[in-house]
Amino acid sequence: MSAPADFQNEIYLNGLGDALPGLPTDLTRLEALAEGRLSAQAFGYVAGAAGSEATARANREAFDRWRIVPRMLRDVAERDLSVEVLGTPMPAPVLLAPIGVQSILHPDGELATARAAAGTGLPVILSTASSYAMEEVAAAGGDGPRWYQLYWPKDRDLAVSLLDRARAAGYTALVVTLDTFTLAWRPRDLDQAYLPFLRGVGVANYFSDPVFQKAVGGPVTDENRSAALLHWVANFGNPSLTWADLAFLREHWDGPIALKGIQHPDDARRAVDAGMDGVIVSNHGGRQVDGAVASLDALPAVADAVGNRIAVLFDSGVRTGADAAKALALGARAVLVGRPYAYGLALGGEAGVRHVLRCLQAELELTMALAGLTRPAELDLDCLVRG
Ligand SMILES: Cc1cc2nc3c(=O)[nH]c(=O)nc-3n(C[C@H](O)[C@H](O)[C@H](O)COP(=O)(O)O)c2cc1C
Ligand SMILES: O=C(O)C(=O)c1ccccc1
Repeated sequence: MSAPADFQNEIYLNGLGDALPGLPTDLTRLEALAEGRLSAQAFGYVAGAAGSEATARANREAFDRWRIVPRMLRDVAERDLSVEVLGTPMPAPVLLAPIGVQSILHPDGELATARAAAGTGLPVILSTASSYAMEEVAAAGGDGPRWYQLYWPKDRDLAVSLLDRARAAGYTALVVTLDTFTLAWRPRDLDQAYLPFLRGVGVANYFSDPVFQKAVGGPVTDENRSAALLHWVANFGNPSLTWADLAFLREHWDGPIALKGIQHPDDARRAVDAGMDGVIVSNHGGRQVDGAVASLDALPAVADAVGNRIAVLFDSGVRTGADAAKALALGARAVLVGRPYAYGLALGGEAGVRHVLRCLQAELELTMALAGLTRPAELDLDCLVRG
């Protein structure tokens, strides 16, 4: 694949081509387009957030309160956006956030996403709630880097089985999502009485799991399907977990572990103390606690608390290259992008996801170069002012 900034020349010279009719390069426009493609229920599930959606809006507004201050005459001819995070080298500090139930967006779901990500070399973080089993997604992604996101179920044997399978399938780092042991009050889904899982979407990793199957009396068939779904609901998350339980994960996962959903600096310190390798500053795209702090506003204090001891990643609200640059300047080692690639998937399958990733990477590289920066490590608070 050509270097990201060459993507710009390619578009000027050849246009986006027939493969992607009408897909805009301003990624903030994808949501409105995806609305026209998806059922009202699927669109509401993806675009929606908790409560009045104030936190989802705050996530975006927080980016507007920071402005980049470009610097001139700094020889930016040679640019290198590559970084290594949790042992994974990547061509740019961008990962695909775990998004469950992707077959509600496109029939190829996570398989298309994994293929698109592998083509760019950006790591994909596969959700426990994926529509295809983790082994199938790994096969689709081939040599592409992949991490596994755990929804930590009540049944400990099931948790261990999921981790063992992820390791065997080549997922190298573990992301443990802490902010979603249960789904929040989400009016769009409540008003439409819509949960994909209750239609059997997003349960592939569970239904294919030997420990899960044993618990429901054998492979899932038409006969035990309702019982299996109820078992899934009862087991999905565990609200009684505490910091002490992290020792269990350390015992059963020998690679790097990052905790996703961290917003308070004291929690970040506890992650360091618990021997974790990273934290992901995230409020789940505003989908969990309505009224919660904008994720970008939580980032500086967490970065400060952690220093260089473990990796700090960021998500919730990244839509453009400039957004990514701001999060990196505020202390993130890399950013996760969520809804934009989900909309790319809805609008164009694998090609749609590839489009989103290439646009984001190219825009980040151009933004940095034009601001006088050649490497992600050069982004710091000196690059920003309050706007
Ligand atoms: C439809 C949807 C499904 C999601 N599923 C998961 C999931 O299975 N696991 C997880 O850790 N986060 C999940 N998330 C949260 C994302 O990983 C990420 O934190 C969030 O989307 C980032 O915000 P953004 O969409 O504004 O980029 C989901 C988000 C969306 C929109
Ligand atoms: O909808 C979500 O935000 C989410 O994280 C999730 C939780 C369970 C299954 C699929 C997605």
